[in-house]
Amino acid sequence: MYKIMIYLDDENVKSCLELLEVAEKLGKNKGNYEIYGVGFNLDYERYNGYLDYLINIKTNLCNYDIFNRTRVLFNIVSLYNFKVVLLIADDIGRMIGPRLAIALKTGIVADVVSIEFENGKPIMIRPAFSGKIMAGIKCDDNKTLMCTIRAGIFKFEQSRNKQTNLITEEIWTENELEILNITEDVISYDIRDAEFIIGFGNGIKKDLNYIYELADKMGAQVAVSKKIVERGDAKRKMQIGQSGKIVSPKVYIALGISGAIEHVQGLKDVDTIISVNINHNAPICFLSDIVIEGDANLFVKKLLEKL
Ligand SMILES: Cc1cc2nc3c(=O)[nH]c(=O)nc-3n(C[C@H](O)[C@H](O)[C@H](O)COP(=O)(O)OP(=O)(O)OC[C@H]3O[C@@H](n4cnc5c(N)ncnc54)[C@H](O)[C@@H]3O)c2cc1C
Repeated sequence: MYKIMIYLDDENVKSCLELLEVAEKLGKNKGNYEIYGVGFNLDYERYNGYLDYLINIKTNLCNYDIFNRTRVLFNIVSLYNFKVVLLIADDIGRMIGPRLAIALKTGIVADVVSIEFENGKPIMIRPAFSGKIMAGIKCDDNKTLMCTIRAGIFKFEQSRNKQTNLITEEIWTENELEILNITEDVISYDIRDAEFIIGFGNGIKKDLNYIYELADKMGAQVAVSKKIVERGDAKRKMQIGQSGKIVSPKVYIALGISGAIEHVQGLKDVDTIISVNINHNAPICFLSDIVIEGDANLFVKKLLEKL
């Protein structure tokens, strides 16, 4: 039996479920397979029907105790003899993945965006050299295949047609970490879930409040290009692109964004792109359904007056 583990996190259910698509592809290539979802303090109902097994590790280990959580996962992977371990390439997956790979004495393919097969063996495809080429990593059947998978790439199309067996493991231990301070994050949304995004880039120099006001009035969420994160005007979690998040909104308004390849790599299956740019030759304009040539700052103010 080819046992595939996907790492589940109740904080990021939508992306974690995309791992099922990858698991199904790898499993169907082998023939006889089972998919196990593994995670900490999970809500069974969220996953019931999608998996063959759900291993819920009940624990008091806090979610940022990556070292101890990795140790627990190592024991689970060894115990159940998983041939494949998949995690989403979010901050948690990127912290756990490499540590778990070292413990398992195997390699890890990070940021997988596609899978191909050659003579029955998987080739995991990932961007390399800043996304300028796609590298195919051939994976050895003798070792555990470990990958982190880019969120938003593998479209989740499974239905709840399985009887998911629940296995509960318990780890109660003394917490070695102590919380010294908690700072509330002002941005509580996840741009990956947004259906309507207003993105702004380096063409917006000032008046950022107007953009948030516009987004609020239009029911959109705000995202940014990398230059804005580098300017210190937004957090990395709001960045779209190769080194940011991949988004699939129905509508994307790009204000003063050039549309560099690294930014555009973060746009997947967007229905409508509207760009506002002083330069109609900016790359984003060639991808846009509607191009408004002009000052994006002025555009935002004029639109606010109309709303
Ligand atoms: C390894 C690597 C990873 C990267 N990852 C990312 C990533 O994940 N996401 C990302 O976004 N970038 C990423 N980048 C950076 C990327 O190459 C670009 O530098 C960046 O996207 C440019 O941001 P921008 O379009 O906001 O700024 P700029 O390139 O400065 O473009 C500003 C745009 O605004 C227009 N403009 C200027 N003034 C106005 C105005 N008043 N009104 C309207 N339009 C105006 C200009 O014509 C121009 O098109 C990465 C780069 C590297 C090397």
